[in-house]
Amino acid sequence: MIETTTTNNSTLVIPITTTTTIPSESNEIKHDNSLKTGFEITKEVEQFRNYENSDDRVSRAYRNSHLFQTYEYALDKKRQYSLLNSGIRMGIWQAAELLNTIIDESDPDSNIPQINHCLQTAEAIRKVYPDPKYDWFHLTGFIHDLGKVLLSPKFKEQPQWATVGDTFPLGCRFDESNIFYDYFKMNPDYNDSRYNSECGIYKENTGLENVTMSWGHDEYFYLVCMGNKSLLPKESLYMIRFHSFYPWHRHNKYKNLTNEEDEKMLHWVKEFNKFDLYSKDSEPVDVESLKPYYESLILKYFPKELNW
Ligand SMILES: O[C@H]1[C@H](O)[C@@H](O)[C@H](O)[C@@H](O)[C@H]1O
Ligand SMILES: [Fe+2]
Ligand SMILES: [Fe+2]
Repeated sequence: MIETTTTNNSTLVIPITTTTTIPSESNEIKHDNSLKTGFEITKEVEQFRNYENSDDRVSRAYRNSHLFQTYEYALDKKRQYSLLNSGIRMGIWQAAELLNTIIDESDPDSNIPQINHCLQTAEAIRKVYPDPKYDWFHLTGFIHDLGKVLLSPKFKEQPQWATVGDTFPLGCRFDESNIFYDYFKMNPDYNDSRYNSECGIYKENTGLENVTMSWGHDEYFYLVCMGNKSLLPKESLYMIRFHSFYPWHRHNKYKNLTNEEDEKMLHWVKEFNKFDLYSKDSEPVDVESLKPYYESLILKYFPKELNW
C-alpha cells in the first residue's frame, strides 16, 4: 500500500514498505528505504515495468532486440551514426515534434506520444529541482529520449528493436538481470567464446565509455549531443547515454566493467530514472504553454540547428 504524505507545498514522499518487490524484473528488488519522488504518481510503484502481463508488441520488441543486437551490429551502427551525415539538419524542438506520432512499443507503461513523456519527465524534475542552477537537468528530462526520432519517417523508420528498450553491454556475457533474458539464447554472440565470458573483450573495470552498448536511442542522442558540441554538463550526458541501462542502475550488475567515474555518475543516473519512470502516469502536459521555457533552455545549451 502506498501512502502519500505532504511534507511541504510541493513535495510528496512516497514510502515503499520493506516487502515491496517488483515482480516483473528477474532479480526481485526489495526497497528498504523511502523513495522520494517529489511529485504525484497515481499508479502504485510496483505496477511500473511489469513485463509479465505486457502485450505482444513489448515481448516482440525485446525478442528482436535480444536476437539481432550483436557486438558487430552495435559497433557498426555507432560508427555509421557518429558521422552525423544523414543530411538532416534541424533544431531540438523540431526533433521533439517528430516524436508526436511515435509510440515506443517496448514500453509497458506508456502508450501516449513521446513528446508528452519528454515534457512530463522534464516538469517532474523541475518541480523537485526548481533552482535555475538545475536548468540543465530540466532540459535533460525534455531531451533524453530524442534519439527515438530514428523511428520516424524522416529517419526511414528504423526498427523498434534497434531504437528502444533497455540497453545492455555487448562483447561480454549477457547478465541474467536483463528482462527477457531467455531471448539472448538465440543471439549469435551467446555461444561465441570471444564474447561470452564475464569481461569478454574488455579489460576489468575498463569504464563504460569504452563499452559498446546495444544500439538505440540513448547512444544515438549522446552522439548527436557530442557531435554538435552541446554545452550540457557531463552528468546530463551520462543520463542521456545510460538511462536505459537498467541492469546497471537498478540491479547493480556489470560492475566488472565500470570505473570510478561511472560509479560517481551512477547517483545522477538513478536520480534521473525516478523522474523518467514514475512520471509516466502523471498529469498530461500542455505542450504549447511549456514551449517558451524549454526553447530558452535549448538556446542556452545547443546550436540553433544540429546535424543528425
Ligand atoms: O521501454 C523503455 C523505453 O524505451 C525507454 O525510453 C527506455 O529508456 C527504457 O529503458 C525502456 O525500458
Ligand atoms: Fe529512453
Ligand atoms: Fe524516457
